[in-house]
Amino acid sequence: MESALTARDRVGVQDFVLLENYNSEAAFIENLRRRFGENLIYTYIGSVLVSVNPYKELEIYSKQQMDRYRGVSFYEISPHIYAVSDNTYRAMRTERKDQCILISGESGAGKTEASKKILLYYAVTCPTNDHMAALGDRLLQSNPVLEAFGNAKTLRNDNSSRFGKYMDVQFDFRGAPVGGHILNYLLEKSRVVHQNHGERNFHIFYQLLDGGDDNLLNTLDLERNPQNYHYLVKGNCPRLSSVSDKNNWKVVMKALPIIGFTEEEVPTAIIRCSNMHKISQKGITQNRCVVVFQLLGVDGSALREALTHKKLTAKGEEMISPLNFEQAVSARDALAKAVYGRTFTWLVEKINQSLALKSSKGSSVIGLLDIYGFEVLQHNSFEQFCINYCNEKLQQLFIELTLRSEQEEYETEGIAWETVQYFDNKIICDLIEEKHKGIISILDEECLRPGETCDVSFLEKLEDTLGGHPHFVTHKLANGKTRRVMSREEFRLLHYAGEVNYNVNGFLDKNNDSLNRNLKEVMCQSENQILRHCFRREEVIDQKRSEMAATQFKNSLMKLMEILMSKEPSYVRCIKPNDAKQPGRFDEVLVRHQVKYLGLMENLRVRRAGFAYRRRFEAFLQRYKPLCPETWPNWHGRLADGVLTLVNHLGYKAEEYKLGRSKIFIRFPKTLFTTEDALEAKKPDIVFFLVSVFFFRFIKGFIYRHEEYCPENEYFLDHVRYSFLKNLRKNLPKSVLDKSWPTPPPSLVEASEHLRRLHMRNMVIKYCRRVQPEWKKQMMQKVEASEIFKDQKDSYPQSVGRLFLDSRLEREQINLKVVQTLGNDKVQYGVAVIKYDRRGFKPRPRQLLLTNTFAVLVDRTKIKQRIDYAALRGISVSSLSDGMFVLHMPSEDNKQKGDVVLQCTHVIELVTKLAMMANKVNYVNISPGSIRFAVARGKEGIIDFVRGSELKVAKGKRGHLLVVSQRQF
Ligand SMILES: Nc1ncnc2c1ncn2[C@@H]1O[C@H](COP(=O)(O)OP(=O)(O)OP(=O)(O)O)[C@@H](O)[C@H]1O
Repeated sequence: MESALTARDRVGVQDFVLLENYNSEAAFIENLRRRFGENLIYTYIGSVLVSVNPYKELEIYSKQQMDRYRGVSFYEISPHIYAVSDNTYRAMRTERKDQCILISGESGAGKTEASKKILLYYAVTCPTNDHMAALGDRLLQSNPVLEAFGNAKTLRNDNSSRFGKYMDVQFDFRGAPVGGHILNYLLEKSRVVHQNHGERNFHIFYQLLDGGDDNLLNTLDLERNPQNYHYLVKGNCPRLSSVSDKNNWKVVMKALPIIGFTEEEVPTAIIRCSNMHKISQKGITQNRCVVVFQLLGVDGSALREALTHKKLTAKGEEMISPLNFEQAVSARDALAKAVYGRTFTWLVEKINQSLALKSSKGSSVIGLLDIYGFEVLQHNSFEQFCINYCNEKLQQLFIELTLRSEQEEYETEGIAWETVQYFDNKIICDLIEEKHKGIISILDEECLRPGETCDVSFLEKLEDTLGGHPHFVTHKLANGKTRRVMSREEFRLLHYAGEVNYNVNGFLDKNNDSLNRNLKEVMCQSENQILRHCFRREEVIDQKRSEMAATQFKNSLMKLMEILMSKEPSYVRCIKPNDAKQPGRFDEVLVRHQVKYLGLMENLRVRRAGFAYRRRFEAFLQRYKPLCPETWPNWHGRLADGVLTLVNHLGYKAEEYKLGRSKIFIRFPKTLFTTEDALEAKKPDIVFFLVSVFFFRFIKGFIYRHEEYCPENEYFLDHVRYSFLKNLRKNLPKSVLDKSWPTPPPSLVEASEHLRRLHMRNMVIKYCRRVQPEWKKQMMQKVEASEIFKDQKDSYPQSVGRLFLDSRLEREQINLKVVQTLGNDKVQYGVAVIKYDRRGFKPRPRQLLLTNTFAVLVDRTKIKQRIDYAALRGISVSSLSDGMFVLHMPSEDNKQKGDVVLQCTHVIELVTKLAMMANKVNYVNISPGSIRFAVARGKEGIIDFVRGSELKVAKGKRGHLLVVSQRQF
């Protein structure tokens, strides 16, 4: 950040705390505008990140950018969403404390994009292994699925999230993401049956019609044209130029299996959507409703009955009364909303199962809250009331936590706390949520009260109970001026962020959010598993009324506040620069609105209540030491003394700063800017000084380069070391077989060798971890083969590159029939047994059967000889390239027919395996000229080995067996 202090006139300040006039909204907006004009969309208020939607792709999210922000202190580099991501991650790792990032802003301000960027940052930069890579994939893939089912085109945003989302990402002790969990809030279900002009239903409906293939649509009895389904065209806007439903359908279909949906669930999920079309199609009396019944898995006549009749219980007796047309339509809509809403919750549960962490031992968490910002529309209803209540709660949390962290910092630094004046919005939260007296309680009461109730009676109740509250006004209670701008059906709340009028029309219905009991009964008998999961029997049996929508929301917010309070928060405040979704346009009126509703001026005031700027002593001294002869070029005393000397020299007045235990606190930005300007003016001198010092020291160091490390060469050697390490970092070998290594300078030979070994060991460890058991066995055998045969037997080099595989033996053995695997470790090898008798030597096809503890020679299914490994005296082979080998049998055993002489094409492989099984690796004898072996009954035979042009086994001189071995090149 310091580097940009100098460019502040052009690009504004990177941190609003450095605004001289921090109470001025105009100065605040001018700073945002100036930065936006330079494509600098991020600015801090202390540790809060303010982000302005650029509505165009900026080149600031690449992998290189991620690397720039990794491990770098928050203030050293320009503000960025990656800086917040990284800072949060490092705080979680070093302080071992759970973190959360709260992203807020109005619709279209860029909250979802910001949360995606944070997730991507973690997926790319955190350590992973294969399992974790899969998890990272699932975290990212859950997005398009949730967006398809939970997002829609609105007037303000073509891809607007119509639900609030809190996502926990869990990390293991190494800092790798290992699990996730999503909580969803207040899905805008009413969109399923109604959309305002220019808006659409949830994306998934259009994606299905546009992207689903003909077969699928036929099976679901759907037509491709959305115009045929009146739920989809209420907003008169089924197609979007900015969005390809077809492509997005493909993306969703690809993502569903990744996040753990089985083949059967995918179509079922789709069917859920088509229900809506079907129910909507041409009312509820058509024959084609049969399809709906099939899709819902319910009995057709029961559903028809439930959609057109109402079941009432009066004085313990059940009565059925028919519904009129409007009531039936409203029952149909309620069913559509309930099916969609509950299936959405099921979908989130399903995603959670796929992201679930197997064991939470040692895990830390970063939570991401992507939730609707303060909403003020032309007509504000129940939804805006809930959303704005949520923002009041978040503001309360923000003030509490920001003040707490400020106070903690002052305490740690030993600086007296100065009381901060701020607006405490508890009074508004109480107005909404207080038991019995709050708006939500009154609304619930009005919904449950016997007798005639309606939205207007609710408004009257509010007036009776809350009249006179400083933050509550209605038409009746207002003074003349306010009365003129309020309708009789509205109440006004004076929120922390401004005034909002809410129209009470629909409040009771929306809070009731009820489905006729007989519809619930039909649904919980559905044959469809997912719907049975969504509509529980207990709901019908249990006479107790479930909580009303606003109370449910209030309770879920309470839980959310608890979750957030237990974590260390960071904030991202998103701003929308214009309503036309256009790049480069900065509409000041619109931005001012949001600055107000986001409470940014209040943020700034709290942050600036004490000191505008604080820095650790070493950072401050390092930057400004050239400005004081006593601290330049180096200060050798205590850091605090150095800073004091420096600020005294600069003439800071006592009220301008305070020294804490490790930081200097500067009260006014002006003080800092004057210091910064002085540094700027001094730069030419500093550069000249540094260049001459550098040059002098470099030359001197070069002359002394062969000496021990000493003051004369320390700079030069450090430079050489740094250059070598930098070069090494770029050229490190990437695989265990890569033996390259940059040549070190003479002073680093030893260190370089240590590093090389360490690096190799690391690569080997990683390599070994990845090795599959089969491959490991293979390598162990190869290592043994090398121990026994390397430089001892001519044919060894040829065997090195060949795998020791039974199947290969089978294929390549020419004159011998092989191989039958008899279980895990029993293998038959075909061998030629060289029989020694009076008429000479004759090869005969036999088989050698290896088991765990013994080998047997089998000749035409008869066991000819059993060779116990324990008793085996040793194995002999020649040093040439023939395939002959001798198994030496115990001499004292009279039953034995002498040693066994065998020949095999793959002698190295066979002898290695045999020696390993028999645990006789050290008993393999390699003879250069001849091998003696015992023949039955005390006689001895000799095999002579010679090199020749053709492989031959023949009778030699003096009754010896002569083996002519081919030369190997
Ligand atoms: N950092 C960014 N870079 C480029 N474009 C962006 C960025 N942030 C947002 N946008 C654009 O703005 C659009 C709206 O952003 P986004 O969907 O994140 O808003 P939101 O605040 O989540 O809105 P809602 O509350 O309606 O869901 C995006 O679809 C994208 O086109």
